[in-house]
Amino acid sequence: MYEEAIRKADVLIAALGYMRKFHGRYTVIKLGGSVMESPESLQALLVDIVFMQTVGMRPVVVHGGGKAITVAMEKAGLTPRWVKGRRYTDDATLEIVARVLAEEINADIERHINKFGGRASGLHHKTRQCLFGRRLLMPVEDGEPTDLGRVGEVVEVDAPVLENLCLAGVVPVLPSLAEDEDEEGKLLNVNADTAAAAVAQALRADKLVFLTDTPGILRDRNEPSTLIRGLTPDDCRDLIRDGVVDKGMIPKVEACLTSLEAGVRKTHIIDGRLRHSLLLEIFTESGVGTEIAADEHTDRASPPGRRPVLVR
Ligand SMILES: Nc1ncnc2c1ncn2[C@@H]1O[C@H](COP(=O)(O)OP(=O)(O)O)[C@@H](O)[C@H]1O
Ligand SMILES: CC(=O)N[C@@H](CCC(=O)OP(=O)(O)O)C(=O)O
Repeated sequence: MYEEAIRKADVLIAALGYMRKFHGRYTVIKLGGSVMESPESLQALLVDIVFMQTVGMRPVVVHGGGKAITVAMEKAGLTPRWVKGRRYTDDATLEIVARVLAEEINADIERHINKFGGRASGLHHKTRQCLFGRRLLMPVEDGEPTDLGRVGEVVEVDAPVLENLCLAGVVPVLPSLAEDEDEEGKLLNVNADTAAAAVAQALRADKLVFLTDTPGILRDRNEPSTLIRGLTPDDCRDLIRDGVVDKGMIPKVEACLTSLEAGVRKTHIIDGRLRHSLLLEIFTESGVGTEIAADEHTDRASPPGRRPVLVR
């Protein structure tokens, strides 16, 4: 007669080992614009994040919002232009990017985490800026340097602010915007996958998890049953070279590789549309998406203050 209750207790006990293992450890979670398309998926994910924080893990959220930025630009009569997977960002575009990411999406995530019983703190130029960057210099093409406008890469992260918030039981939530180290007060638009990798590196996170709109890395992009569950960095390089990993998946996989090189233990690409995918990936052995794991781990000692990150 207690079967249902016993089954629930069994589930909790099965998760106990993982809870112990990850207690006090950092997990950086990247939320992509594709996941945010569905408010139900986003909210279920935020409940998972509140759960992680409640059991003593240290989740840190980094988010993009590419689709919402495109819609806002079109509404303002601007035509988005992409250069090598990055949005060409002039001053008018940057204004929209900053508003959509910091004032709309970030505020929404913060509000929902608080609503679900957690505590979150949105960290950006209007509150507390923690990402610092420089303009992204793309390789010269046909003798002409590729101009991306105000697009940047993160070179430093104010890690102690993030660590102190986590210690106090607060979930830091960061949009993919960096303050330009060369022009005070000016912002740079950063690809959210690379921003998440920079945060994971600076925190020497245990895990970096990308939540997106596909089950993981698929051998055939149109066939979910071809999900690849585990990959090494070398496998990933082969998949990029062979064109199996393409388009929006390239910056994610590259972010995984850079993070693993910098000492992050494991990286995951999972389906944010699947209810509780985050908990299933972390608290079960088989997981639900693709895990990319380092062959070996680097020294994890952390110097104080703002931390430079490995930029390639
Ligand atoms: N091998 C692959 N497996 C799965 N998805 C892939 C693969 N190669 C490219 N993709 C594409 O990458 C997309 C995810 O990247 P993106 O659209 O940038 O997501 P996000 O908004 O979450 O950052 C998938 O929807 C898919 O179209
Ligand atoms: C430079 C650059 O391209 N920045 C991205 C930032 C947002 C992002 O990366 O959002 P997703 O995670 O939803 O793709 C952009 O403007 O769309």
